Amino acid sequence: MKTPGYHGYCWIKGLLVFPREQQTLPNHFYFTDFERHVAEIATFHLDKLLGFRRAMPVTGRILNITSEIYQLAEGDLLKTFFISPVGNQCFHGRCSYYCDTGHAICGNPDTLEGSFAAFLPTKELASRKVWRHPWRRSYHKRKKAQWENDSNYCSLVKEIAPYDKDRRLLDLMDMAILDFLSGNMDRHHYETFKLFGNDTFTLHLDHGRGFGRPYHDELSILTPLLQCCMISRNTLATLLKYHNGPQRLSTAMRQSLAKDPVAPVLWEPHLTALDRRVSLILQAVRDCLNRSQERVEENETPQNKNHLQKHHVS
Ligand SMILES: Nc1ncnc2c1ncn2[C@@H]1O[C@H](COP(=O)(O)OP(=O)(O)OP(=O)(O)O)[C@@H](O)[C@H]1O
Ligand SMILES: [Mn+2]
Repeated sequence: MKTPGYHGYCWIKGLLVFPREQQTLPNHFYFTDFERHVAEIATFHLDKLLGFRRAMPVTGRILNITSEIYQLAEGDLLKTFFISPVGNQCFHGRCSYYCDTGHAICGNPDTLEGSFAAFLPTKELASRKVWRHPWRRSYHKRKKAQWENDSNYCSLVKEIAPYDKDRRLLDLMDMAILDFLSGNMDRHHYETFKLFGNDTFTLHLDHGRGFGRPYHDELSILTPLLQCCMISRNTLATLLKYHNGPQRLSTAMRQSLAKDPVAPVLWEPHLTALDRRVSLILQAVRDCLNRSQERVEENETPQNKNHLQKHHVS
């Protein structure tokens, strides 16, 4: 579902179409999954709690379709408005999936919950560069991407600019962690500001497809970390903090989301999933350390043996 682009001073991304308990439909692919406005809100909070602060602030609120969209809409968008048989105000916008009368967004009779992101600075002020994500999925129902068949894929990525130096690859590890925690499989591109050269951080945009399957942990989202065995020191410290307590990530999220106007933003099983997924990420880091330790031990000679220190992730 796509929503009308710019409106007033915020970016409308996602309107309530489904209840909080709606899960990704089993026969849907990641690229046909519906967008959930609560996922945009929750991922902003998650990004903040993980210390990244690379997502635009997003809030939920009740929207009036008549006064806040219809009366301001123009052209193609305006033509998609209609009144449903029971008298509700509906529209469907223009997009490639689900933008038809059968998938319209309807108010009750014309109010609806939505998510609203703060505007990014305009392109004139701060232009952005769009990058293809190296671990992009195939977006095809039968094809696989190269990274899915090649366990050595990370060593290829590491050779290519901008992943060959500085923090960019580490930023992608952070993005994989954010996406794994939220269950977002839809990370096809990412953006950076052009202003600061290759050192700029990666923006975390487009999270409408997260928080779809609370009872399933999609480990393939963690592939960048699993294949590169890299994680930033800060991110690891943050994950350990939530793992060891006293405050778990689910508690921090519950507290943070309680401040949103449409709280409770997430269905409780999604919060439980966060703690379980933190443990899974730490387990992946532990496996990486054990593997590198084994490699060191295979190569070690009696002389350098005493200098080796075993790393521990508690
Ligand atoms: N808060 C924002 N302010 C201004 N522009 C934004 C904002 N968030 C996203 N955009 C821009 O709008 C584009 C579309 O947004 P987004 O990716 O969230 O929507 P989408 O419908 O899921 O798009 P796609 O089909 O590319 O996945 C983004 O590429 C981004 O450049
Ligand atoms: Mn998208």
